[in-house]
Amino acid sequence: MTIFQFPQDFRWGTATASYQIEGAAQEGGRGVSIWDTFARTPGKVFNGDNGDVACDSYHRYEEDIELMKKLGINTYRFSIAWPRIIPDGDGEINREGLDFYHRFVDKLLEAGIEPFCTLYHWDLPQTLEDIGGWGNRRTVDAFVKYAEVIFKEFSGKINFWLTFNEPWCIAFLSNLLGIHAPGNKDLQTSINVAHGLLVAHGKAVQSFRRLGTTGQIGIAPNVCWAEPYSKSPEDQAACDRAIALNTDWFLDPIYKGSYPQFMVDWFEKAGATVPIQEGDMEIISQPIDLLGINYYTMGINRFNPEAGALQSEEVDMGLTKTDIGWPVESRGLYEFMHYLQKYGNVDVYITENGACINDDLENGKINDDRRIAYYEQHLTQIHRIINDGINLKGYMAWSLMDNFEWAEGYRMRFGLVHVDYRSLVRTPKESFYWYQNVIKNNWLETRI
Ligand SMILES: N=NNCCOCCOc1ccc(-c2cn(C[C@@H]3NC[C@@H](O)[C@H]3O)nn2)cc1
Repeated sequence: MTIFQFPQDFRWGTATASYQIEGAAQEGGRGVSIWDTFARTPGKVFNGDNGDVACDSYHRYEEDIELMKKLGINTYRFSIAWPRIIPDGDGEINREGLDFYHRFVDKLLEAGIEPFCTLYHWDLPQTLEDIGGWGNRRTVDAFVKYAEVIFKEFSGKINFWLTFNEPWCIAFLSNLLGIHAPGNKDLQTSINVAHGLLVAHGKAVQSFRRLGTTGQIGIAPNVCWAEPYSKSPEDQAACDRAIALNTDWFLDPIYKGSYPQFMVDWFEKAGATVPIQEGDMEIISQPIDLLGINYYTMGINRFNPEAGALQSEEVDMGLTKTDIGWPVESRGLYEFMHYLQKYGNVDVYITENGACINDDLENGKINDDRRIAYYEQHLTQIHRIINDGINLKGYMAWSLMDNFEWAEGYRMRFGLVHVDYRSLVRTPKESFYWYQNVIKNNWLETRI
Protein backbone atom coordinates (compact mmCIF):
# COMPACT_ATOMS: atom_id res chain seq x y z
CA MET A 1 0.00 0.00 0.00
CA THR A 2 1.30 3.49 -0.88
CA ILE A 3 0.07 6.88 0.33
CA PHE A 4 0.20 9.89 -2.01
CA GLN A 5 -0.44 13.18 -0.16
CA PHE A 6 -1.84 16.10 -2.20
CA PRO A 7 -1.08 19.82 -1.61
CA GLN A 8 -3.19 21.50 1.07
CA ASP A 9 -4.76 23.96 -1.40
CA PHE A 10 -5.46 21.35 -4.09
CA ARG A 11 -8.94 21.73 -5.62
CA TRP A 12 -11.12 18.61 -5.70
CA GLY A 13 -14.19 18.70 -7.88
CA THR A 14 -16.52 17.22 -10.45
CA ALA A 15 -17.68 18.47 -13.83
CA THR A 16 -20.89 18.57 -15.86
CA ALA A 17 -22.32 20.59 -18.75
CA SER A 18 -25.64 22.34 -19.36
CA TYR A 19 -27.05 20.36 -22.28
CA GLN A 20 -25.98 17.07 -20.71
CA ILE A 21 -27.74 17.44 -17.35
CA GLU A 22 -30.25 20.32 -17.26
CA GLY A 23 -33.24 19.14 -19.31
CA ALA A 24 -36.11 21.70 -19.22
CA ALA A 25 -35.22 22.31 -22.86
CA GLN A 26 -38.45 24.22 -23.53
CA GLU A 27 -38.65 25.96 -20.13
CA GLY A 28 -37.45 29.21 -18.61
CA GLY A 29 -37.40 31.04 -21.93
CA ARG A 30 -34.64 28.81 -23.34
CA GLY A 31 -34.03 28.99 -27.07
CA VAL A 32 -33.15 26.13 -29.44
CA SER A 33 -29.53 24.93 -29.56
CA ILE A 34 -27.70 23.02 -32.28
CA TRP A 35 -27.84 19.94 -30.04
CA ASP A 36 -31.65 20.09 -29.89
CA THR A 37 -31.63 20.09 -33.69
CA PHE A 38 -28.88 17.46 -34.07
CA ALA A 39 -30.49 15.07 -31.57
CA ARG A 40 -33.75 15.25 -33.52
CA THR A 41 -31.99 14.38 -36.77
CA PRO A 42 -32.53 10.65 -37.37
CA GLY A 43 -29.39 8.54 -36.96
CA LYS A 44 -27.23 11.16 -35.24
CA VAL A 45 -27.72 10.15 -31.60
CA PHE A 46 -28.01 6.60 -30.28
CA ASN A 47 -31.61 5.54 -29.77
CA GLY A 48 -32.77 9.02 -30.80
CA ASP A 49 -31.93 10.25 -27.28
CA ASN A 50 -31.96 14.01 -26.61
CA GLY A 51 -31.49 16.53 -23.81
CA ASP A 52 -35.18 17.42 -23.35
CA VAL A 53 -35.17 15.95 -19.82
CA ALA A 54 -31.61 14.61 -19.27
CA CYS A 55 -31.00 14.54 -15.48
CA ASP A 56 -33.59 17.31 -14.94
CA SER A 57 -30.97 19.30 -13.06
CA TYR A 58 -32.78 22.50 -14.04
CA HIS A 59 -35.34 21.49 -11.38
CA ARG A 60 -33.18 19.18 -9.21
CA TYR A 61 -30.00 21.26 -8.81
CA GLU A 62 -30.51 21.55 -5.03
CA GLU A 63 -30.50 17.74 -4.80
CA ASP A 64 -27.35 17.71 -6.95
CA ILE A 65 -25.66 20.21 -4.64
CA GLU A 66 -26.56 18.02 -1.63
CA LEU A 67 -24.73 15.18 -3.43
CA MET A 68 -21.72 17.47 -3.98
CA LYS A 69 -21.70 18.35 -0.26
CA LYS A 70 -21.87 14.65 0.62
CA LEU A 71 -19.00 13.96 -1.78
CA GLY A 72 -16.99 16.72 -0.11
CA ILE A 73 -15.85 18.58 -3.23
CA ASN A 74 -14.77 22.23 -2.93
CA THR A 75 -15.07 23.01 -6.66
CA TYR A 76 -17.82 22.31 -9.20
CA ARG A 77 -17.39 22.81 -12.92
CA PHE A 78 -20.59 23.51 -14.84
CA SER A 79 -21.52 25.34 -18.02
CA ILE A 80 -24.02 28.09 -18.74
CA ALA A 81 -26.43 27.45 -21.63
CA TRP A 82 -26.14 30.40 -24.01
CA PRO A 83 -29.71 29.68 -25.32
CA ARG A 84 -31.04 30.32 -21.78
CA ILE A 85 -29.34 33.75 -21.65
CA ILE A 86 -29.88 35.07 -25.18
CA PRO A 87 -32.42 32.65 -26.70
CA ASP A 88 -32.04 33.75 -30.32
CA GLY A 89 -28.26 34.06 -30.09
CA ASP A 90 -27.64 37.80 -30.26
CA GLY A 91 -30.97 39.46 -29.43
CA GLU A 92 -32.84 40.10 -26.20
CA ILE A 93 -31.47 38.99 -22.85
CA ASN A 94 -33.66 36.43 -21.04
CA ARG A 95 -33.81 37.50 -17.38
CA GLU A 96 -35.35 34.16 -16.39
CA GLY A 97 -32.23 32.38 -17.63
CA LEU A 98 -29.91 34.64 -15.64
CA ASP A 99 -32.06 34.20 -12.53
CA PHE A 100 -31.81 30.40 -12.81
CA TYR A 101 -28.02 30.53 -12.80
CA HIS A 102 -28.00 33.07 -9.95
CA ARG A 103 -30.12 30.70 -7.85
CA PHE A 104 -27.79 27.83 -8.74
CA VAL A 105 -24.52 29.71 -8.10
CA ASP A 106 -25.85 31.16 -4.83
CA LYS A 107 -26.68 27.62 -3.63
CA LEU A 108 -23.18 26.45 -4.58
CA LEU A 109 -21.58 29.32 -2.66
CA GLU A 110 -23.87 28.66 0.31
CA ALA A 111 -22.54 25.08 0.29
CA GLY A 112 -18.94 26.34 0.29
CA ILE A 113 -18.37 25.05 -3.24
CA GLU A 114 -16.38 27.17 -5.73
CA PRO A 115 -18.21 27.64 -9.07
CA PHE A 116 -15.93 26.86 -12.05
CA CYS A 117 -17.85 28.14 -15.07
CA THR A 118 -17.59 27.17 -18.75
CA LEU A 119 -19.17 29.77 -21.01
CA TYR A 120 -19.48 27.48 -24.05
CA HIS A 121 -19.92 23.73 -23.75
CA TRP A 122 -21.30 23.10 -27.25
CA ASP A 123 -24.93 24.33 -27.05
CA LEU A 124 -24.73 27.07 -29.70
CA PRO A 125 -28.04 28.87 -30.37
CA GLN A 126 -29.43 27.36 -33.59
CA THR A 127 -30.10 30.80 -35.09
CA LEU A 128 -26.35 31.42 -35.18
CA GLU A 129 -25.60 28.06 -36.81
CA ASP A 130 -28.21 29.05 -39.40
CA ILE A 131 -25.95 31.98 -40.45
CA GLY A 132 -22.80 29.83 -40.57
CA GLY A 133 -21.98 29.28 -36.90
CA TRP A 134 -18.42 29.98 -35.72
CA GLY A 135 -17.27 30.56 -39.30
CA ASN A 136 -19.36 33.77 -39.37
CA ARG A 137 -17.91 36.74 -37.47
CA ARG A 138 -21.45 37.67 -36.40
CA THR A 139 -21.39 34.55 -34.21
CA VAL A 140 -18.07 35.66 -32.77
CA ASP A 141 -19.52 39.08 -31.89
CA ALA A 142 -22.67 37.47 -30.46
CA PHE A 143 -20.50 35.27 -28.21
CA VAL A 144 -18.66 38.33 -26.91
CA LYS A 145 -22.00 40.02 -26.14
CA TYR A 146 -23.19 36.86 -24.32
CA ALA A 147 -19.90 36.60 -22.41
CA GLU A 148 -20.09 40.25 -21.34
CA VAL A 149 -23.63 39.73 -20.01
CA ILE A 150 -22.36 36.82 -17.92
CA PHE A 151 -19.23 38.62 -16.72
CA LYS A 152 -21.27 41.62 -15.56
CA GLU A 153 -23.88 39.41 -13.86
CA PHE A 154 -21.58 37.00 -12.05
CA SER A 155 -18.39 38.94 -11.34
CA GLY A 156 -17.74 38.55 -7.63
CA LYS A 157 -19.67 35.26 -7.44
CA ILE A 158 -17.69 33.24 -10.02
CA ASN A 159 -13.87 33.38 -9.95
CA PHE A 160 -12.91 30.53 -12.28
CA TRP A 161 -13.85 30.86 -15.95
CA LEU A 162 -13.35 28.87 -19.13
CA THR A 163 -14.32 30.33 -22.50
CA PHE A 164 -14.56 27.07 -24.51
CA ASN A 165 -14.69 23.38 -23.71
CA GLU A 166 -12.67 21.10 -25.99
CA PRO A 167 -12.09 23.31 -29.07
CA TRP A 168 -10.99 20.20 -31.05
CA CYS A 169 -14.45 18.70 -30.54
CA ILE A 170 -16.18 21.98 -31.46
CA ALA A 171 -14.15 22.38 -34.67
CA PHE A 172 -13.06 18.94 -35.90
CA LEU A 173 -15.24 16.29 -34.24
CA SER A 174 -18.30 18.38 -35.13
CA ASN A 175 -17.37 19.88 -38.52
CA LEU A 176 -14.80 17.51 -40.07
CA LEU A 177 -15.79 14.10 -38.71
CA GLY A 178 -19.46 15.09 -38.40
CA ILE A 179 -19.93 13.02 -35.22
CA HIS A 180 -21.17 15.90 -33.06
CA ALA A 181 -23.47 18.85 -33.78
CA PRO A 182 -23.92 20.44 -36.28
CA GLY A 183 -22.50 17.39 -38.15
CA ASN A 184 -20.57 19.04 -41.01
CA LYS A 185 -17.90 16.98 -42.80
CA ASP A 186 -15.67 19.57 -44.41
CA LEU A 187 -12.04 20.45 -43.64
CA GLN A 188 -12.26 24.14 -44.57
CA THR A 189 -15.42 24.57 -42.50
CA SER A 190 -13.71 22.96 -39.50
CA ILE A 191 -10.67 25.25 -39.84
CA ASN A 192 -12.97 28.27 -40.12
CA VAL A 193 -14.79 27.14 -36.94
CA ALA A 194 -11.51 26.64 -35.07
CA HIS A 195 -10.34 30.11 -36.06
CA GLY A 196 -13.69 31.73 -35.25
CA LEU A 197 -13.81 30.25 -31.77
CA LEU A 198 -10.22 31.32 -31.13
CA VAL A 199 -11.04 34.93 -32.09
CA ALA A 200 -14.14 34.73 -29.89
CA HIS A 201 -11.96 33.41 -27.05
CA GLY A 202 -9.49 36.29 -27.40
CA LYS A 203 -12.21 38.95 -27.59
CA ALA A 204 -13.96 37.49 -24.54
CA VAL A 205 -10.68 37.62 -22.59
CA GLN A 206 -10.27 41.27 -23.62
CA SER A 207 -13.81 42.01 -22.35
CA PHE A 208 -13.09 40.08 -19.14
CA ARG A 209 -10.10 42.33 -18.48
CA ARG A 210 -11.81 45.56 -19.58
CA LEU A 211 -14.83 44.91 -17.35
CA GLY A 212 -12.57 44.10 -14.37
CA THR A 213 -14.31 40.75 -13.90
CA THR A 214 -13.19 38.87 -10.78
CA GLY A 215 -11.09 35.75 -10.97
CA GLN A 216 -9.11 33.92 -13.60
CA ILE A 217 -9.96 32.91 -17.15
CA GLY A 218 -8.71 30.25 -19.55
CA ILE A 219 -9.74 27.56 -22.02
CA ALA A 220 -10.07 23.74 -21.82
CA PRO A 221 -8.53 21.73 -24.67
CA ASN A 222 -9.03 17.96 -24.75
CA VAL A 223 -5.90 15.90 -25.05
CA CYS A 224 -5.08 13.41 -27.75
CA TRP A 225 -1.74 11.98 -26.55
CA ALA A 226 -0.23 9.59 -29.10
CA GLU A 227 3.00 7.58 -29.37
CA PRO A 228 4.36 6.00 -32.58
CA TYR A 229 3.54 2.38 -33.46
CA SER A 230 7.03 2.04 -34.95
CA LYS A 231 10.23 4.12 -35.00
CA SER A 232 9.55 5.12 -38.61
CA PRO A 233 9.57 8.89 -39.25
CA GLU A 234 6.15 8.50 -40.91
CA ASP A 235 4.62 7.03 -37.74
CA GLN A 236 6.22 9.69 -35.54
CA ALA A 237 4.92 12.42 -37.88
CA ALA A 238 1.44 10.86 -37.75
CA CYS A 239 1.57 11.13 -33.94
CA ASP A 240 2.78 14.70 -34.07
CA ARG A 241 -0.21 15.65 -36.26
CA ALA A 242 -2.73 13.89 -33.98
CA ILE A 243 -1.35 15.59 -30.86
CA ALA A 244 -1.03 18.97 -32.55
CA LEU A 245 -4.59 19.13 -33.83
CA ASN A 246 -6.00 18.82 -30.31
CA THR A 247 -3.35 20.94 -28.59
CA ASP A 248 -0.94 23.06 -30.65
CA TRP A 249 -3.58 24.12 -33.16
CA PHE A 250 -5.27 26.02 -30.33
CA LEU A 251 -2.51 26.70 -27.80
CA ASP A 252 0.12 27.97 -30.26
CA PRO A 253 -2.19 30.83 -31.38
CA ILE A 254 -3.02 31.59 -27.72
CA TYR A 255 0.50 31.36 -26.27
CA LYS A 256 2.65 32.15 -29.35
CA GLY A 257 0.34 34.25 -31.56
CA SER A 258 0.70 31.90 -34.55
CA TYR A 259 -0.53 28.52 -35.77
CA PRO A 260 1.90 25.55 -35.86
CA GLN A 261 3.43 26.02 -39.32
CA PHE A 262 3.83 22.30 -40.04
CA MET A 263 0.09 21.84 -39.60
CA VAL A 264 -0.76 24.95 -41.66
CA ASP A 265 1.41 23.52 -44.45
CA TRP A 266 -0.23 20.10 -44.07
CA PHE A 267 -3.71 21.55 -44.49
CA GLU A 268 -2.67 23.83 -47.35
CA LYS A 269 -1.61 20.72 -49.24
CA ALA A 270 -5.20 19.55 -48.73
CA GLY A 271 -6.46 22.85 -50.12
CA ALA A 272 -7.55 24.40 -46.82
CA THR A 273 -6.32 27.72 -45.40
CA VAL A 274 -6.82 29.61 -42.15
CA PRO A 275 -9.07 32.70 -42.67
CA ILE A 276 -6.85 35.06 -40.64
CA GLN A 277 -7.90 38.70 -40.72
CA GLU A 278 -5.78 41.70 -39.75
CA GLY A 279 -5.35 41.79 -35.96
CA ASP A 280 -6.80 38.32 -35.31
CA MET A 281 -3.63 36.75 -33.91
CA GLU A 282 -3.05 39.68 -31.53
CA ILE A 283 -6.62 39.26 -30.25
CA ILE A 284 -6.30 35.47 -29.87
CA SER A 285 -3.03 35.69 -27.95
CA GLN A 286 -4.43 37.73 -25.07
CA PRO A 287 -2.68 36.40 -21.92
CA ILE A 288 -4.78 33.88 -20.00
CA ASP A 289 -4.55 32.83 -16.35
CA LEU A 290 -5.16 29.07 -16.44
CA LEU A 291 -5.66 26.03 -18.62
CA GLY A 292 -8.26 23.32 -18.19
CA ILE A 293 -7.07 19.96 -19.50
CA ASN A 294 -9.49 17.15 -20.34
CA TYR A 295 -7.82 13.73 -20.46
CA TYR A 296 -9.44 10.34 -21.06
CA THR A 297 -7.04 8.09 -22.94
CA MET A 298 -4.02 7.90 -25.23
CA GLY A 299 -3.28 6.26 -28.56
CA ILE A 300 -0.56 4.35 -30.38
CA ASN A 301 -0.67 5.89 -33.84
CA ARG A 302 0.78 5.07 -37.23
CA PHE A 303 0.82 6.65 -40.66
CA ASN A 304 -1.99 5.55 -42.97
CA PRO A 305 -2.70 7.64 -46.08
CA GLU A 306 -6.30 6.42 -45.95
CA ALA A 307 -6.85 7.51 -42.33
CA GLY A 308 -8.67 10.84 -42.72
CA ALA A 309 -7.36 14.39 -42.97
CA LEU A 310 -4.39 13.66 -40.69
CA GLN A 311 -3.46 10.30 -42.28
CA SER A 312 -2.96 9.09 -38.72
CA GLU A 313 -4.69 6.04 -37.29
CA GLU A 314 -4.87 4.64 -33.77
CA VAL A 315 -3.75 1.00 -33.52
CA ASP A 316 -5.64 -1.31 -31.17
CA MET A 317 -2.90 -2.63 -28.86
CA GLY A 318 -5.27 -4.88 -26.93
CA LEU A 319 -5.24 -2.69 -23.79
CA THR A 320 -8.08 -2.86 -21.29
CA LYS A 321 -10.84 -0.56 -22.54
CA THR A 322 -13.69 1.29 -20.89
CA ASP A 323 -17.22 0.57 -22.08
CA ILE A 324 -17.03 3.36 -24.67
CA GLY A 325 -14.03 1.58 -26.21
CA TRP A 326 -11.25 3.90 -25.04
CA PRO A 327 -8.02 2.25 -23.85
CA VAL A 328 -7.24 2.71 -20.15
CA GLU A 329 -3.75 4.22 -20.13
CA SER A 330 -3.01 6.90 -17.52
CA ARG A 331 0.63 7.26 -18.62
CA GLY A 332 -0.47 9.58 -21.44
CA LEU A 333 -1.61 12.15 -18.89
CA TYR A 334 1.88 12.28 -17.37
CA GLU A 335 3.57 12.49 -20.77
CA PHE A 336 1.16 15.15 -21.99
CA MET A 337 1.60 17.38 -18.94
CA HIS A 338 5.35 17.43 -19.63
CA TYR A 339 4.63 18.15 -23.31
CA LEU A 340 2.48 21.09 -22.18
CA GLN A 341 5.49 22.67 -20.42
CA LYS A 342 6.60 24.09 -23.77
CA TYR A 343 3.99 26.79 -23.11
CA GLY A 344 5.52 27.48 -19.69
CA ASN A 345 4.64 26.17 -16.24
CA VAL A 346 1.12 27.57 -16.51
CA ASP A 347 -1.57 26.95 -13.88
CA VAL A 348 -3.46 23.82 -14.97
CA TYR A 349 -6.63 22.19 -13.70
CA ILE A 350 -7.68 18.74 -14.87
CA THR A 351 -11.20 19.82 -15.83
CA GLU A 352 -12.29 16.38 -17.04
CA ASN A 353 -11.04 12.87 -16.36
CA GLY A 354 -13.18 9.78 -15.95
CA ALA A 355 -14.26 6.40 -17.22
CA CYS A 356 -17.30 5.19 -19.10
CA ILE A 357 -18.30 2.11 -17.08
CA ASN A 358 -21.89 1.02 -17.68
CA ASP A 359 -22.40 -1.01 -14.49
CA ASP A 360 -25.99 -0.96 -13.34
CA LEU A 361 -27.72 -1.25 -10.00
CA GLU A 362 -27.40 -4.63 -8.25
CA ASN A 363 -29.25 -4.94 -4.93
CA GLY A 364 -29.29 -1.17 -4.63
CA LYS A 365 -25.54 -0.72 -5.20
CA ILE A 366 -23.29 -0.07 -8.20
CA ASN A 367 -19.99 -1.89 -7.71
CA ASP A 368 -18.04 0.03 -10.33
CA ASP A 369 -14.60 -1.36 -9.41
CA ARG A 370 -13.29 -0.67 -12.90
CA ARG A 371 -14.03 3.06 -12.46
CA ILE A 372 -12.25 3.04 -9.10
CA ALA A 373 -9.23 1.38 -10.73
CA TYR A 374 -9.28 4.00 -13.50
CA TYR A 375 -9.33 6.87 -10.99
CA GLU A 376 -6.65 5.23 -8.84
CA GLN A 377 -4.31 4.99 -11.84
CA HIS A 378 -4.98 8.53 -13.04
CA LEU A 379 -4.71 10.15 -9.60
CA THR A 380 -1.39 8.34 -9.16
CA GLN A 381 -0.21 10.09 -12.33
CA ILE A 382 -1.59 13.39 -11.00
CA HIS A 383 0.55 12.95 -7.90
CA ARG A 384 3.66 12.21 -10.03
CA ILE A 385 2.95 15.34 -12.11
CA ILE A 386 2.67 17.54 -9.02
CA ASN A 387 5.85 15.97 -7.58
CA ASP A 388 7.65 16.94 -10.79
CA GLY A 389 6.91 20.59 -9.99
CA ILE A 390 4.19 21.12 -12.59
CA ASN A 391 1.57 23.65 -11.52
CA LEU A 392 -1.37 21.28 -11.44
CA LYS A 393 -3.82 23.01 -9.10
CA GLY A 394 -6.92 20.88 -9.13
CA TYR A 395 -8.86 17.91 -10.44
CA MET A 396 -12.47 17.59 -11.58
CA ALA A 397 -13.84 14.13 -12.21
CA TRP A 398 -16.05 13.68 -15.25
CA SER A 399 -18.72 13.35 -14.20
CA LEU A 400 -20.70 14.04 -11.03
CA MET A 401 -23.52 11.88 -12.45
CA ASP A 402 -24.46 9.85 -15.50
CA ASN A 403 -25.74 12.16 -18.21
CA PHE A 404 -26.38 12.68 -21.94
CA GLU A 405 -23.13 11.55 -23.60
CA TRP A 406 -23.68 13.34 -26.91
CA ALA A 407 -23.89 10.99 -29.92
CA GLU A 408 -23.86 8.01 -27.53
CA GLY A 409 -27.03 9.25 -25.85
CA TYR A 410 -27.72 7.81 -22.37
CA ARG A 411 -26.20 4.37 -22.91
CA MET A 412 -22.71 5.54 -21.90
CA ARG A 413 -22.34 6.28 -18.19
CA PHE A 414 -19.43 8.40 -16.82
CA GLY A 415 -20.98 9.33 -13.48
CA LEU A 416 -19.86 8.87 -9.89
CA VAL A 417 -23.62 8.89 -9.28
CA HIS A 418 -25.99 6.58 -11.16
CA VAL A 419 -29.09 8.20 -12.71
CA ASP A 420 -32.23 6.20 -13.39
CA TYR A 421 -33.50 8.10 -16.43
CA ARG A 422 -37.11 7.03 -15.86
CA SER A 423 -37.40 8.02 -12.20
CA LEU A 424 -34.43 10.44 -12.20
CA VAL A 425 -33.39 8.88 -8.88
CA ARG A 426 -29.72 9.50 -8.16
CA THR A 427 -27.70 6.65 -6.50
CA PRO A 428 -24.04 7.19 -5.49
CA LYS A 429 -21.83 4.44 -6.91
CA GLU A 430 -19.00 2.75 -4.95
CA SER A 431 -16.61 5.06 -6.85
CA PHE A 432 -18.43 8.04 -5.27
CA TYR A 433 -17.53 6.76 -1.81
CA TRP A 434 -13.97 5.97 -2.92
CA TYR A 435 -13.50 9.52 -4.27
CA GLN A 436 -15.20 10.95 -1.12
CA ASN A 437 -12.48 9.24 0.94
CA VAL A 438 -9.65 10.59 -1.23
CA ILE A 439 -11.06 14.11 -0.86
CA LYS A 440 -11.59 13.76 2.90
CA ASN A 441 -8.01 12.54 3.43
CA ASN A 442 -6.50 14.67 0.67
CA TRP A 443 -4.38 11.63 -0.04
CA LEU A 444 -4.59 8.61 -2.30
CA GLU A 445 -4.09 5.15 -0.83
CA THR A 446 -3.19 2.74 -3.61
CA ARG A 447 -3.31 -1.04 -3.49
CA ILE A 448 0.18 -1.44 -4.93
N1 LIG B 1 -9.21 12.09 -31.32
N2 LIG B 1 -9.36 11.59 -32.47
N3 LIG B 1 -10.40 10.79 -32.84
C1 LIG B 1 -10.53 10.29 -34.22
C2 LIG B 1 -11.89 9.65 -34.47
O1 LIG B 1 -12.66 9.73 -33.30
C3 LIG B 1 -13.98 9.31 -33.40
C4 LIG B 1 -14.72 9.68 -32.11
O2 LIG B 1 -14.05 10.80 -31.56
C5 LIG B 1 -14.34 11.26 -30.32
C6 LIG B 1 -13.32 11.91 -29.67
C7 LIG B 1 -13.53 12.44 -28.44
C8 LIG B 1 -14.77 12.29 -27.83
C9 LIG B 1 -14.95 12.80 -26.48
C10 LIG B 1 -16.02 12.63 -25.65
N4 LIG B 1 -15.64 13.21 -24.51
C11 LIG B 1 -16.39 13.24 -23.24
C12 LIG B 1 -17.00 14.62 -23.19
N5 LIG B 1 -15.96 15.66 -23.00
C13 LIG B 1 -16.74 16.82 -22.69
C14 LIG B 1 -17.91 16.32 -21.88
O3 LIG B 1 -19.08 16.86 -22.44
C15 LIG B 1 -17.92 14.80 -22.03
O4 LIG B 1 -19.20 14.32 -22.32
N6 LIG B 1 -14.45 13.76 -24.63
N7 LIG B 1 -14.00 13.49 -25.83
C16 LIG B 1 -15.82 11.64 -28.48
C17 LIG B 1 -15.60 11.10 -29.74
